[in-house]
Amino acid sequence: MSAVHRALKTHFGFDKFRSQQQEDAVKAVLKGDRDVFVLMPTGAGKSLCYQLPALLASGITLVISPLIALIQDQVEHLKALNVPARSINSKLPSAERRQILADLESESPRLKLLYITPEMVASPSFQPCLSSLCARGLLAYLAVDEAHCVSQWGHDFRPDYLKLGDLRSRLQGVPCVALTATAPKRVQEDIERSLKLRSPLVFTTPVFRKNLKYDVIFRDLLPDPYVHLLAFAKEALGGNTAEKGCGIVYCRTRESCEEVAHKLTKLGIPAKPYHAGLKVGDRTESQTDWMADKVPVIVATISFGMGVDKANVRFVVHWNLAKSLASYYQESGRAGRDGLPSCCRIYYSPKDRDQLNFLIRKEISRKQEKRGSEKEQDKAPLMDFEAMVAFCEQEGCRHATISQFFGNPKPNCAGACDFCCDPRLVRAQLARAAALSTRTGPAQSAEPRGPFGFNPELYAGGRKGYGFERYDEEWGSEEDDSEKRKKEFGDLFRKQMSLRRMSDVAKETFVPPDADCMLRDASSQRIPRLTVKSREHCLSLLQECLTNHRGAAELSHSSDTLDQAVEIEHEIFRASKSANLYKASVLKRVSEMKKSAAASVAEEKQSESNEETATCSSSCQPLDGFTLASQVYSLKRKRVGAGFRGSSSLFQTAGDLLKNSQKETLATNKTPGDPICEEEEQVETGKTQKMKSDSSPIKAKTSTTSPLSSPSKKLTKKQQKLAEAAKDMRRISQYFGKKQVDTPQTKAGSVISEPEEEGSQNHTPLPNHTDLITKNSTSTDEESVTAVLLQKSPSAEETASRDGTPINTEITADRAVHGENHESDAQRKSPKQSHENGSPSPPVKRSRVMKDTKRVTFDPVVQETQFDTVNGDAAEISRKPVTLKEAADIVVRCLDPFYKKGKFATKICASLSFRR
Ligand SMILES: Nc1ncnc2c1ncn2[C@@H]1O[C@H](COP(=O)(O)OP(=O)(O)OP(=O)(O)O)[C@@H](O)[C@H]1O
Repeated sequence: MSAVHRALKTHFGFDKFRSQQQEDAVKAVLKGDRDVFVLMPTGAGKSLCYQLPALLASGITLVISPLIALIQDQVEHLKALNVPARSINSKLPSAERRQILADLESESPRLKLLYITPEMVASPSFQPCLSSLCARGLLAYLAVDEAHCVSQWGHDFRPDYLKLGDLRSRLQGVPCVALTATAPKRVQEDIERSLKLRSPLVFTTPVFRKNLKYDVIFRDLLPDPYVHLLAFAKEALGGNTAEKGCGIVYCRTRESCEEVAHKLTKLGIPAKPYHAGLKVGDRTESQTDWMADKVPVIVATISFGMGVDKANVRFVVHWNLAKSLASYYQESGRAGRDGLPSCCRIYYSPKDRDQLNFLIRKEISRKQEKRGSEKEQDKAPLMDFEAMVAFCEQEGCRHATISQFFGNPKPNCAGACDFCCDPRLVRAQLARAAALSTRTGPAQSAEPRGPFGFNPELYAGGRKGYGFERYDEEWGSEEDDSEKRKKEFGDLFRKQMSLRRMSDVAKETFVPPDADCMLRDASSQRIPRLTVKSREHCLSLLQECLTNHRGAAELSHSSDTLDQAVEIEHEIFRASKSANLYKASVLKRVSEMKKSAAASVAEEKQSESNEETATCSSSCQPLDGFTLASQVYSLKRKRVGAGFRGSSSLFQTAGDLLKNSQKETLATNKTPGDPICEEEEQVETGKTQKMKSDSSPIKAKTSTTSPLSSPSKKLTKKQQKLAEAAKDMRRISQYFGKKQVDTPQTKAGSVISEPEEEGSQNHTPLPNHTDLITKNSTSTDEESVTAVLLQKSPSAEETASRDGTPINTEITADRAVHGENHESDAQRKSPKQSHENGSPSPPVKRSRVMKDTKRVTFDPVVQETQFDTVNGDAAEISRKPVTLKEAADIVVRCLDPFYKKGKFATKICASLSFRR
């Protein structure tokens, strides 16, 4: 046995080389007189081609790899084999880093393989170490993994890989090993040139893998694609046989990952999603379960799979098209690494093709904009994509297409693709697809079509989340903004059209700011293609965020928020280099502000709950089993969180906002005969002295004249918008008011009983299962502001959501008027019960009395544990339930200008309860 074979066995446990190419490559690297280029398919054992020589040579092998995750994977694998391998990367704890550097600086380092990213190897901090290793002749080899990243013609070009050319120049005399699985001829030449490989020895195995069966299914022709996928997955996994296998389904978006995983699981094959939108724990769990064969199918974005080396992958499905044939070959190549028959299928859809085409063009356009010029290489992604499309739409051997793409001779497919299996079926499918596109074509052909039948209409107002992962990341936290996207698309489309006509991209002329433009440096054209309009839009976003948290009632302070927004916007403007970075920073800031506001509210709830409990016990009469709302929540304004640089402004709650709008209602809408006003007046007259004395300084402040009612002040657009929102708030309160008036059950002194409250007596509200809801009385500033603490039954809720059954929700609008305080002995009755039985409910533990209160409960599992009294003499009235949908409709309709789309409704339905 040769030394090489012995080392192979000792260090890696392999009896023989995987292939002749692998053995030859290892021996050539060991010889060390030439650079080596290893071009082998995924899973062919390329890593061994430098790892084994590294162990046999004296000195250290520097391995360049593009991803830290990939590096960690490799290092862990080698550590497990007792191979002295380490990595220096930004995630490394400093102690470990020092240890590694100390070893590298020692006379004879123990380390044999040092993995490093191209960024790190070029970083100034690493240079002394590198120079020292070079000077002492301690570098055995330079290995460049995933070498195709160096080529701008490649599908995964990484600019930092270009720096490796300089590195190579510095490492004169150190043999270089470049490795890749996916390099068409052009890319190979690029790699050789960029890495300055000197007439390298090239070791290549044909890309053809006879154990992989390729086929393409036109998704749009299927009656139910999910059922089709299920049948395919079942068959590929071995039907009902006990043989264990697993599969990967690649999707482009997070949404599709979730959906496909859900459908498959529902239909009978457990599947887990994997994408960047998942919490790290969930993502890891998905991967671990799949790796451990606990879950047979993983439905993932393309971020999954790099470095995943699982032998028994029986199928790889592309639910969405890959962006290039090279990517597709690499991704599909994760199947059948054990050499057993495995399937690679694409569920092809022309619509999907058009979308991807659009995104690729958009990406190219973005790059060109950033660079300010066009390059020949810009065409590469489109050409690669074109090859991918041709692969799907062709009448021919799929393996032959792949081999040709990589410059290999045509292989003997022997029925390992759908076309070679049965060309008639493929032709029939193509004919049906063509017929379908002719039928649907005219409806979509209003706009000019590109080379791939690209129809821009499909993307007008395109949904967020379409595209590569990064599109998802960039805009994931923002609301849909179809108008903005339409405009964006329009711009892009025009540019694309002019590009195709080989004309220059029209330069956007700068539109100067209006005289009353609030922006600082408004006339600056420092950032190309950042318009004043865009900046103003961003300014309004920031101001909206600030104002939303402060509340509409603080319109008198809207100039503060505007000033603050102007400052923040300007700071971002100054720090940004491009329009996209600017926009991303604004969105990031907005999201930070939202997060910090939410965090501070939660914190304050907790601290104020404690604080109020302590102080209120002396001044308030304890309720039997309930805590006064004021004990759990106060309407002290919230301090702005960390997201607001240099700001100590106070926020206002939704309750404040509602209160102000309601006050305005009274001021402007109170007309004789108006049932709502009459009711409110009735309530007002019943107010006690206690309520008056309850008026806090905050309330006094919130009752100050709103600028909305000040005609002297010219309203800004923002103020007008807020005014509208306040009116809409009023409409909501009117709606509920009307409901109350309409309901025949409205009786003074009615008592509400809720059976589940019996248990709630012992419930201590937990922060994570409680929702604090602020509420404003409907009339004057002397009304007390109350809050309801709702405690949800987590199990019931979770069960409901797990089952996919909607939580049975209802709204009960309760209003207590002129009742007496029977805290200890009054009874409560469920509105439903009362309604159905028409008879008094059985005795209950306690009752509560309220004055002028309306309670909206959306969730029957929510247990109301704490109430306040507005007046000592009040009793409750049961109300006719309002459906959740009804309430949500009103909320959405009325608050749309203020809150975006369904989010408000969701939030409000999940956690809010208004009382008045
Ligand atoms: N001589 C060998 N005998 C048996 N197994 C081997 C041999 N060489 C490598 N392998 C195994 O083959 C698998 C794939 O190896 P490796 O990860 O190096 O492939 P690769 O070509 O680098 O793939 P990728 O392109 O995905 O990085 C690994 O599990 C490795 O342990």
